[in-house]
Amino acid sequence: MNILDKIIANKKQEVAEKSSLIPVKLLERSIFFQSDVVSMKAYVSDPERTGIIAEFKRKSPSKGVINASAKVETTSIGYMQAGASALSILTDQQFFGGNNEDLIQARKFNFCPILRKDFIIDEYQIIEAKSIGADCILLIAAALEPKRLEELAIFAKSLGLEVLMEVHDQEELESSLNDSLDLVGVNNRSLKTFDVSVDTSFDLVNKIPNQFVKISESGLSKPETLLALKKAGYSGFLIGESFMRSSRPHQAAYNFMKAYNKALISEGFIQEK
Ligand SMILES: O=P(O)(O)OC[C@@H](O)[C@@H](O)c1c[nH]c2ccccc12
Repeated sequence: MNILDKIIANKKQEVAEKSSLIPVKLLERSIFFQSDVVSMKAYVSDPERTGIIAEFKRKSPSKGVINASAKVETTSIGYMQAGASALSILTDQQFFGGNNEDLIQARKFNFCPILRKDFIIDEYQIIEAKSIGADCILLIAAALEPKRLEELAIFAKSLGLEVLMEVHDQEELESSLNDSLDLVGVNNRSLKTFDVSVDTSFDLVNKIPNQFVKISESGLSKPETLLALKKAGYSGFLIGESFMRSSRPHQAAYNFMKAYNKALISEGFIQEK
């Protein structure tokens, strides 16, 4: 079993337990069920913004503990003040050390699009995402049959949520694209082997139809790389570890975005204010 298989096996069990404990009717009573979704698609593709989706991630199967002490309130507020376009909050507990409460906290303190970063395999988790205040869900092509992925995307859209589909190779991309997606992300990291190469993003960019907002994910640590990816056609950049590794992730994000903005100005993408 590769790590993705293990995560999915655990997720199936988790969903079965949770859904018998907390019924959908209860989730639907959450105040967040009534609130409007903040569009990730709009924020990330806005040329006046950085396109950076800053992630809150305590640990991961590939890196172990990244940051055990960062607080979601300070980090998420700091990320947005630093100039992030959106937030990504890991809610998987077992493998990534996150939880739903993190997302609820981030929602309380920020008006911005929030991605629920988890391994979604069931409608229940999508209702749960809405109930904790998420705006966008992740669907991972490597973890779902194309038909099932489309069903889940349609269901998410019926709740007003946006959908980011993540792929790692051309085959996943071609077999899983469907009209209910809003954003397509290329994960530079294989969830099966943990190998990371930003070439994955460069190789796939032109194969993603332009109707989708294009995101490059993982292993991004240099403003120059973002600039090159932007020139290649990406609007969004998902960054976790290079911020979270710091004892003050929001400060790391601030320094990074300052350097990135400088690069954008010198390349004529944006005007100096
Ligand atoms: O920490 P990084 O290398 O900057 O990566 C962030 C994000 O892309 C990564 O956490 C991620 C991408 N796809 C995922 C799917 C599940 C869990 C995590 C992820």
